[in-house]
Amino acid sequence: MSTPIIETDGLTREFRVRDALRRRTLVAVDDLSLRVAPGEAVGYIGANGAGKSTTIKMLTGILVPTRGSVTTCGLRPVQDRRRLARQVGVVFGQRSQLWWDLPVRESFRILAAIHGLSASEEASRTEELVERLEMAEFLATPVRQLSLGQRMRGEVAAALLHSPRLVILDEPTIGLDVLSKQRLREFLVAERRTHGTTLLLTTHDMGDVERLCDRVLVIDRGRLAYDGDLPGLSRTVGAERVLVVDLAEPVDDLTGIPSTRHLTSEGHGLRQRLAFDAEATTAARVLAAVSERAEVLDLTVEEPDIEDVVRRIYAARR
Ligand SMILES: Nc1ncnc2c1ncn2[C@@H]1O[C@H](COP(=O)(O)OP(=O)(O)OP(=O)(O)O)[C@@H](O)[C@H]1O
Repeated sequence: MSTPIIETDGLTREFRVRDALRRRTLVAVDDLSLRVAPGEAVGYIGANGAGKSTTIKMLTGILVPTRGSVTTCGLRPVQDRRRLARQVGVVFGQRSQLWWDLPVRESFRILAAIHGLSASEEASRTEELVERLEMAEFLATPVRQLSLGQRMRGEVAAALLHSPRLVILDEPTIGLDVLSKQRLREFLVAERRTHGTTLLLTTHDMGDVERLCDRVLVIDRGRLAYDGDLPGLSRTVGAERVLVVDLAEPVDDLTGIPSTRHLTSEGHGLRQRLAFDAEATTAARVLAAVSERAEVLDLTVEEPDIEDVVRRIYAARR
């Protein structure tokens, strides 16, 4: 792997909390060791309270680790926070970095000045972002009057104005409608393609992970529970894919096909669903076996529900 853009070793953060009458130590991030290479797009997922935000805060120098080490863009986040800010863009879905009473365009000007962009850099980057995020129609609108979808586009543009190498997004699509989500995802894909930007995002929306990430980290009670790609995540819990076939004539339940499990039949067997283990067979083989018993008019393959997969990973660790 080339020099990592994020590298943690035994990274740990504890909090002293008070429960009823007792004080105790809560380990929010527990001995986290990971590396992210430049250009990767990583989904960081886990239940509420699993430790995602705490990790991000340590990566960006907002929180001091209790133990372990962290380097982001080759820098020590706490000590080098200012230098790091030039290379990282952070989007917290719930918090704004835009100036509430100013038009969006003014926020961009101020941020460009803070980052020391030249006039031409500012102009070309703003133009690129305004076009790609379709912000022209609300550039002159004060931030407080924007819709959530518009504001999120503004937030993302603000965080990316200085062309950071690493973009960290905390729940970037939370609360957005389907179209706004899609636009934002398309933008992030394009940004990564054109500028080689590294993405790290926390999300509860598996659509974000499916469309944006080539690697998934699952965190459970502060510990890394999975590190790999999305299909691999499904395989770890033996998640099955499902072949749905529409048949020309009603037939009996298609049982007994190797490595499959008959799930449902509708319309007297005109539509049947068969779960199959993707490790043991392929959709094509299952289809061939079905075709020997009935004429297939149409088919679809249902992928495993990722949220269900994550729940099963959690359950297996309890
Ligand atoms: N400042 C703090 N003081 C005490 N406990 C904290 C503090 N910040 C976080 N925690 C606790 O640390 C744990 C991890 O919290 P964190 O915010 O990192 O989770 P998360 O995965 O980001 O959750 P969510 O998906 O809800 O944002 C939780 O139990 C939380 O209550």
